[in-house]
Amino acid sequence: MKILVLNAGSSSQKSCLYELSDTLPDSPLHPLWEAKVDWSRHQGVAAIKINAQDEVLETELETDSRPEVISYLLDTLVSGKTQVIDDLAEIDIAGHRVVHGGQDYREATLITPEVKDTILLLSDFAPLHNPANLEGIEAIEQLLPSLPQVAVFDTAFHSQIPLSAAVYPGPYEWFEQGIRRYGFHGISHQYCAHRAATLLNRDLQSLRLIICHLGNGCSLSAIRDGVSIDTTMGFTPLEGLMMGSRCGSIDPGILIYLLRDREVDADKLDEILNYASGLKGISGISQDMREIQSAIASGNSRAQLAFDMYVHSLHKHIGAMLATLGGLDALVFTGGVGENQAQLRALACESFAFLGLKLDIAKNADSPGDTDIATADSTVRVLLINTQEDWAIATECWKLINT
Ligand SMILES: Nc1ncnc2c1ncn2[C@@H]1O[C@H](COP(=O)(O)OP(=O)(O)O)[C@@H](O)[C@H]1O
Ligand SMILES: CC(=O)OP(=O)(O)O
Ligand SMILES: [Mg+2]
Repeated sequence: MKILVLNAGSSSQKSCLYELSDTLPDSPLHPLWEAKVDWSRHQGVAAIKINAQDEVLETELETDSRPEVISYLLDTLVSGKTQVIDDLAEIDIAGHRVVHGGQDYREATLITPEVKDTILLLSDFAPLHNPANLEGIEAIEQLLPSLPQVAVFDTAFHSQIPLSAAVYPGPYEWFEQGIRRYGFHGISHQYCAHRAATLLNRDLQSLRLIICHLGNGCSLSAIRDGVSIDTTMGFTPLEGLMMGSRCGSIDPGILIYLLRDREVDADKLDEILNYASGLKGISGISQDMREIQSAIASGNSRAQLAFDMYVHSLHKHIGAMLATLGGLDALVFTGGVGENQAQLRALACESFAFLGLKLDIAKNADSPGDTDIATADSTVRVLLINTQEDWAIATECWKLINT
């Protein structure tokens, strides 16, 4: 069966077409076609890169419109040098990453008008993501009206977090009203947990893992017995680590002060905390770690401060996950920053040398991915894993149809 996957991130749109047979392989398959769209570099410009049939197509479209870009992407499936199918009708199913599934959706679900209503309703809690996810679903609905579509939720993997970690210490009514920790990046955390067990040749049930998903959005998860028992993101993808343009955890007293004394209303607050904070807010340059790095290289002190704060935030939260787990078999780095920033991985690990965790400097500097980058005598393994959210979504679609 042919499965089209759409994975809308806060500043990107990743898409893949997979062909799966009757049995699900243990390791990820290579997609027939893969597209990456990046809006983070230039306002209003979609930088597109498509890989298919050993061909690479790179182009830019001057648009902010996700439906327009998706329509373009579908054209490249059936025409030009990246063509891999003759007709879009050959696609059997489309799978979408949906960031917030709330209390209702704890596993992959066939999309119905009711599911769409819930995704829309939950947009208030994931304003950077759920609207983008819904746009993707509706764009496919317009272009391929009879295609079954599946939502795979980022919140699902965290649904077993114990109440002691999931309930906020406000009034109990909050919890009754659904204000609780949901956690996000679950598709990636779950994929990485399984991949870590495979790479270590260990049973996932016997492992204690901390997974550092560091992309534009950043979150950590603590995994024990294959289950997420704690994570840094919470009710929304705003809590926890300092991120590209999001602040992560800050004193809630700051919010009260801004609302009461600085005439900042809720919409403005939303904009500040989600879009104008984190690396971008502190550096004043960019949310993109690559641009922070080049600004540091040219002596920019605010970029340096932003980077140092990012490292501090990582140390602090890894420490919290470590305490929750009460021990650690492997620390996993993934996501655009986690996979590509060797210096950051080295700095993150430095604080945990007291555990006997030792990074192999050469492997850390030059590993293609899915590698153990700790020294042979390290007491904790350190893994670099190329997260494959798209593959994980495709396998969820496959399971929904075949089991
Ligand atoms: N070669 C690189 N070096 C450093 N950072 C990188 C590199 N490639 C990507 N990144 C970082 O990864 C981020 C995007 O991560 P990604 O996981 O793709 O994000 P998202 O899924 O949230 O859109 C970029 O903003 C950039 O900061
Ligand atoms: C949930 C989240 O923050 O996702 P992303 O990192 O793709 O923005
Ligand atoms: Mg992502």
